[in-house]
Amino acid sequence: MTPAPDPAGRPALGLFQPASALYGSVMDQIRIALAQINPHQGQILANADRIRAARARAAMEGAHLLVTPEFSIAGYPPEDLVLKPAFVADCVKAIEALAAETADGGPGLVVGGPWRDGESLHNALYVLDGGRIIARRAKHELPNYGVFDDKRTFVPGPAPGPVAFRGVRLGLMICEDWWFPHVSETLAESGAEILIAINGSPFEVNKPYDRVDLAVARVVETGLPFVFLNQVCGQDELVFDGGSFGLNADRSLAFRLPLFEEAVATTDWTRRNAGWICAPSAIPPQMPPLEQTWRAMMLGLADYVNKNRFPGVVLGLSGGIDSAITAACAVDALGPDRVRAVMMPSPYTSAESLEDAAACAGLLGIAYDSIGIGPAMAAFGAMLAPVFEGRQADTTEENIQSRARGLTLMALSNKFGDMLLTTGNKSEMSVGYATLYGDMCGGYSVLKDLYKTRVFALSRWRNEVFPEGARGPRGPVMPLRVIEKPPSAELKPGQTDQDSLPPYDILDSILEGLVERERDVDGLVAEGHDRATVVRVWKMLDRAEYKRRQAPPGVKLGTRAFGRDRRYPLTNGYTGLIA
Ligand SMILES: Nc1ncnc2c1ncn2[C@@H]1O[C@H](COP(=O)(O)OP(=O)(O)OC[C@H]2O[C@@H]([n+]3cccc(C(=O)O)c3)[C@H](O)[C@@H]2O)[C@@H](O)[C@H]1O
Ligand SMILES: Nc1ncnc2c1ncn2[C@@H]1O[C@H](COP(=O)(O)OP(=O)(O)OP(=O)(O)O)[C@@H](O)[C@H]1O
Ligand SMILES: NC(=O)CC[C@H](N)C(=O)O
Repeated sequence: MTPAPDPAGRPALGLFQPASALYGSVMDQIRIALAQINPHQGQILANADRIRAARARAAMEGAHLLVTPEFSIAGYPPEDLVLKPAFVADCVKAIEALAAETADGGPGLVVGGPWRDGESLHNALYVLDGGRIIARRAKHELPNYGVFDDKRTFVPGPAPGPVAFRGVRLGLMICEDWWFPHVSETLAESGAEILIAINGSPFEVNKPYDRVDLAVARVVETGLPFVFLNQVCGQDELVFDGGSFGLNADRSLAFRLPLFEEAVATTDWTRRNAGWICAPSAIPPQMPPLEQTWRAMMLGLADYVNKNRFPGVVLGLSGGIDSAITAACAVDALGPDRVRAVMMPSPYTSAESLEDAAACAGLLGIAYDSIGIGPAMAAFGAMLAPVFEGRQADTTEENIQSRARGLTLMALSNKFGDMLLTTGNKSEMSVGYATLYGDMCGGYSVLKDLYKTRVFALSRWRNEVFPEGARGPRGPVMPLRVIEKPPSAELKPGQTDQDSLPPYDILDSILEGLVERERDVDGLVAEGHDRATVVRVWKMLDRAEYKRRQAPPGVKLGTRAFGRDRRYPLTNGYTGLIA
């Protein structure tokens, strides 16, 4: 069969011909396609179809091999799904079907999935070629920290040896395997010629570029070129950013795939005396941290809403910055037609808030309703008056306002099917500055891992920058006043956040020390913080664990997100004050 024309204008490398017919027993050129795809967790057949489509494209481009990410048949992390034998069997069946299809003489395949070997269940990769499974390799290093629980469900495999694929010895690894030197070194010592790591590596700000630095270390240690392939998707609280790349043995970056977008790319490799060299391609510029953050929030929300089949989202739009930036992110992720905002004024809502909320909705082009909560406040006041007789008004009455709003929004969600977005940011969720079953109502949060000082910075940024792939307005998304006015919950007259909390720059700096860096009181005092403020914030942080445990999931953006990343006891007597 004649090789298909190459859209990129490169010479055809002999599609559908056995490598030996072209190159004798050893190939001196190989075209490797990389599928940076978005699997849908658990949709095994649909994921197999995604892999099929990528392979068809790779075949068109004359590739010999198509590589797909870690656990690509199901999506990573599969969590306890793999404890169900039927799930494992279905994954293996789908991989066997893909293997049979490689009898067509087209590209071979590397697919990630489970492998039951006797009593042991592995997180594995399968190499498929010529109509069969030609090799399997089990993940050797199982991550068991932060958001990772691989050891809970998988058994580690032995350090892998290279796989001979059409005469090329590939050093195939699975994610955590390449984060330490020894697996790459073992592969190099046993004759691997190109290192290829398939990944489910979740996003943190700047991690796309930190990975390249780490990969350089593997290249220096082994003297081999290195390929990193990642999935690109939102999976509950995690976002996988893609950002696949290749390094030549001289440490130069040969190619880099886009961040936060699917891509199938072909890479051309030539064997020289000194080893394999990948033909370089144009490298996209580095994405600034605020844009990385925004794109991660967009992808996390879009995949959560779309994969869970919601028609759209609804949220309370107060005229404050948290709901404004949440609405803007939802519009960028889903488009204005799928976002619905509701202003729910009380007697304490200012004229500015009414104006600002309406202005935000106008800038974003979203449906906007106003539903006053005065009648609900009056009704609850009357209902509770007999039992509350003789008691002063306090946060109880404030929380009723918040809960009246939560109840109203949940009614809209129930009636129209849209998922409720909750708007709490990381500073508020750290110190419990939110109402259970009130403003904490909701199915998902885009600000959950974003400190308030970052909320301000991101809002200014989005007012000036139109991010790639956004479905929202090219211009500003909120009036400047929303960013500049003092934050207020408006649950009583004249209230501002700073009545109850330290200024946000101080609060965030202390929280960053306590949460992201696990510093203690003395450590933060040594860094220049006021002791009494640190102790107060520590207490608020500890006390609010029960609220966070009941909070909706949200996008992990930084090094230590509340949820599966940071797990503290609810019942906790440790105060950090033991001298
Ligand atoms: N350890 C524990 N384990 C399980 N549950 C625990 C608990 N400790 C208290 N609780 C429960 O939690 C209740 C207290 O929590 P909760 O009812 O939320 O009420 P609470 O935390 O007392 O008040 C809400 C706070 O959020 C602030 N805020 C800020 C910004 C916006 C909004 C808003 O709503 O829009 C609110 C508001 O100003 C107020 O300070 C207790 O009455 C008790 O039922
Ligand atoms: N008047 C209101 N109308 C609609 N929703 C409201 C109203 N007041 C509060 N909410 C909802 O409750 C959430 C919590 O209020 P909160 O005051 O913490 O946030 P914000 O008003 O968006 O921002 P800021 O913290 O800057 O005031 C809001 O984001 C919004 O979703
Ligand atoms: N899936 C994995 O093994 C991921 C672990 C790896 N250290 C990462 O964060 O990318």
